[in-house]
Amino acid sequence: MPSWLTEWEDEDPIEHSRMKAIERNAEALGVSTRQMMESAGRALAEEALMQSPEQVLVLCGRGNNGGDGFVAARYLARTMECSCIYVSGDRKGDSAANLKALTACGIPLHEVSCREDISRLADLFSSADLIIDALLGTGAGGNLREPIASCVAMANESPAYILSADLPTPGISADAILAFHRSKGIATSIADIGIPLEAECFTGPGDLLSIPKKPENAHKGYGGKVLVVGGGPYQGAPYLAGLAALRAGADIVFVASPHALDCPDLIHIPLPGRISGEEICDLLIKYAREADSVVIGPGLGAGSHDVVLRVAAAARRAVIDADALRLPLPAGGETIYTPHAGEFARAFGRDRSGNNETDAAIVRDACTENGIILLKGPTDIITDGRRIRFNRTGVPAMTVGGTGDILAGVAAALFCRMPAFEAAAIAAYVTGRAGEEAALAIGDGLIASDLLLFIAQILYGD
Ligand SMILES: NC(=O)C1=CN([C@@H]2O[C@H](COP(=O)(O)OP(=O)(O)OC[C@H]3O[C@@H](n4cnc5c(N)ncnc54)[C@H](O)[C@@H]3O)[C@@H](O)[C@H]2O)[C@@H](O)CC1
Ligand SMILES: [K+]
Repeated sequence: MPSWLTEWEDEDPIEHSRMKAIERNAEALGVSTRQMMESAGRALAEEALMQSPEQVLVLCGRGNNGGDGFVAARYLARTMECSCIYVSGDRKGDSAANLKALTACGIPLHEVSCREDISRLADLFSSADLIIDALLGTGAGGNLREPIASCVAMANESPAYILSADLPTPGISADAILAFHRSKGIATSIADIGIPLEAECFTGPGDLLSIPKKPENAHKGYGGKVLVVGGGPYQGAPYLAGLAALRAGADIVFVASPHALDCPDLIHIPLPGRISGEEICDLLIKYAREADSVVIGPGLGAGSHDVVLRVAAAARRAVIDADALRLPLPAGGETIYTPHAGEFARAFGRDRSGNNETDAAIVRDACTENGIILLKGPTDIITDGRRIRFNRTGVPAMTVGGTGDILAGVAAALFCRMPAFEAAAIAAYVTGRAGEEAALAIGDGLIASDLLLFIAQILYGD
């Protein structure tokens, strides 16, 4: 396996939400949940066999953790006395399929729906010498409901060795915990369930799962207020960034630019021909303080850097793009820098080598304390100085002018509601995917504004 993939893995233990994202990314790479479940269940059976049990009881919940338990029971039943207690109710496809497969294997299966059902099965708990806890995994939440609460109590009273699948069901006294893929906080061992490292090193559709959903009672402004400062030599650039921010979920977008373009969705703050001078600076600082995030740079041209520095410093969250990427490096409270190779060399004094492994180290080392770098290229590199994510979405047709402005706008909108690293990684993924979809629909003649509708669809279409 290439070293640049292993070196940049997230740290253990892994958050449950990140694990779900990785599983979704693995699915998109062609490794189905069914395959992962089979590997997890088999690993669980092998771990159980290491205790040389004679009588195994497998406890299965309604989620995928229960599915892992059904698979383990299928393997164990071949060589020993094995029974299974499972919580009644609807189950997802893969878990349901594994329950069906187990039914056909003819091992004793006990469906339970209440505390009394569990009490009637007390003998199974007292006679087992090994219990597999596949009741709840990463989907556990809130107080334990019946019959799971009674299952946990009975398991704890039993003399059996308790092996928990992935992580212990809350309240259970596990003797061993076999985590799948990565530790979820506590694990005595970890099983490889075939998730490719690419599922975590590269962005994927799973990364979108962490975007906060708009609540039913969302008030105006929930999506965030974005200020874009730019224009001048390239008049359309800040408007593309502004429209992209709206399509990516921002509620209100101001564009401070010398040129008024006909764009009814955006609020234009008129500026005189050059973005310089005390008065302009004071005006922009006032808007920057009120915004949830500020994009500075699209279409700006050189010669405004004194204003850029002061406006960025007034922003809680800043996205520094294009002509704002020069020394001294502007910084907001938190900052996302979005350079391409040339801008990266200008603003960070380092050249991109063209090799992902080397570049990852170069970009990571260039990170400032509160800064995220999103280095754009055939493979984008996103880093906070510790974590690294690669993005390989996108098509050659995206070399057309304006796609970088769109990326900056998407990042700014997500940044209103998400941490910088995640916002930058998702922005790179979504903009590339939008380019892929636009190229499918239009071909090589696509223009940057063609990406806008696809951005909304990819982010919020389902
Ligand atoms: N691609 C995947 O998603 C994979 C998941 N795997 C396994 O699936 C697990 C996650 O699966 P799920 O997301 O289905 O979640 P779980 O299997 O942890 O459980 C979710 C179910 O438990 C119920 N539940 C949650 N909290 C409860 C409580 N306090 N009292 C009673 N019932 C409660 C929910 O209503 C839901 O039906 C992982 O821990 C891992 O073991 C593995 O099979 C590998 C692949
Ligand atoms: K478990």
